[in-house]
Amino acid sequence: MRPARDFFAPLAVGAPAPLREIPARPSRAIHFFDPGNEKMAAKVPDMVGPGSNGPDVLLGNLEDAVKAENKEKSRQGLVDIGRATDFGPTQFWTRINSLDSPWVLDDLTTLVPEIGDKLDVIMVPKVQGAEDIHYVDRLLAQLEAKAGLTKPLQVHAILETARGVANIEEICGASPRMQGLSLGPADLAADRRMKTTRVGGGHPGYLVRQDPVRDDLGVPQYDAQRTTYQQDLWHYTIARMVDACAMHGIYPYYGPFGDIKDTVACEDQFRNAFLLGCVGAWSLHPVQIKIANKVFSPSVEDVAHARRVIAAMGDGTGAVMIDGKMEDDASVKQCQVMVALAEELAAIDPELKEQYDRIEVAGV
Ligand SMILES: CC(=O)SCCNC(=O)CCNC(=O)[C@H](O)C(C)(C)COP(=O)(O)OP(=O)(O)OC[C@H]1O[C@@H](n2cnc3c(N)ncnc32)[C@H](O)[C@@H]1OP(=O)(O)O
Ligand SMILES: CC(=O)C(=O)O
Ligand SMILES: [Mg+2]
Repeated sequence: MRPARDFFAPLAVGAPAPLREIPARPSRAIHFFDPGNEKMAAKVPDMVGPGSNGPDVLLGNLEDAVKAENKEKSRQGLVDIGRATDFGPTQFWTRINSLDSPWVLDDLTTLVPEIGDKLDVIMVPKVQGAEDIHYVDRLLAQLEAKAGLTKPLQVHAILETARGVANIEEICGASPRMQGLSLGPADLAADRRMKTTRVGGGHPGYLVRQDPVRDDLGVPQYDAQRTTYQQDLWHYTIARMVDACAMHGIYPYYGPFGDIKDTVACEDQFRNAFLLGCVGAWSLHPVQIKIANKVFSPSVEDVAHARRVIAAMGDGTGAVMIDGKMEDDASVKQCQVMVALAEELAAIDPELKEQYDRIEVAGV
């Protein structure tokens, strides 16, 4: 067992000191692209920079969705993009191949020396337990030391096996590099033997049905029309992710929503995740970037309300009535969460800043 005092010690001589706290950087959309796909790669330079049109995170994907015969091309494409691009405020992440694959070692031993100074976060798929994070942690430290990096790479785990879900707390606490978790609904569904073939999102068969109406004699009318309510297949897993991440000071994300054309349901699914505590979601196609940017930014109305409550609550203790509702020490903390996020986003998104600033001017 690693004693507490060693938790923040570098795992290789000359490796950068681990972060004491994971910075809260905006990451509403983690945009996936295949660096070996020329058409996608060509779009990357235009997606970089401040503003609400691009993603907060650009992620060069090397794992699933990249054909086996293209793994090396994609890895080299990522190196080329990393070297050639000034990412400004946009974060640059990669998803490496899974730890049981023949490609992952080359992924890490290539990427860290070549573009380790540009990468912010390494996403590790199919993480099963703390042992997977420990392996990556030590290897990264060795590679960082060898490459002379001064900033530690962060690690993000995808939750996509039943074992990973069962070990969620130990995964989050396995290393000071742990930045966050994403839901991996496709692999997780397969691993759990769930009977859905969708990549994320709801399912019309997963529902509850209104009780049958009864006739005058109290006999249930099973065949009469009854309303059904579709439920969220992923609620349990997302809720577990949010608690585990909050407990460890790291960040939970909704993963992919595979029905690219159904932008309405995508927005709903992302919003559920936002309301439950997630900070962002993946975008698989450019059309989903805008959805994530919208959903994971607090609304102007919510920010206006939160600022009013904070102003009315003074030192943050006691109880006040605002618009017929009770506000107190606890609700002011909810409002502080909202305002802190708005400020973080305003710092990198001029369009949002303008909208949030307008509230002050109007004195709302
Ligand atoms: C379960 C998981 O692991 S999810 C994560 C792994 N999956 C992925 O990363 C998938 C990433 N996305 C994709 O591969 C693609 O978006 C697909 C296959 C879903 C759809 O691609 P297409 O059929 O080309 O979509 P479409 O025709 O609408 O694309 C329009 C344009 O956007 C480009 N584009 C599509 N997706 C992306 C993307 N993720 N990033 C940048 N550009 C993209 C296309 O190349 C195309 O460019 P063009 O106008 O120059 O021809
Ligand atoms: C996100 C991912 O990798 C999955 O759903 O399997
Ligand atoms: Mg997967």
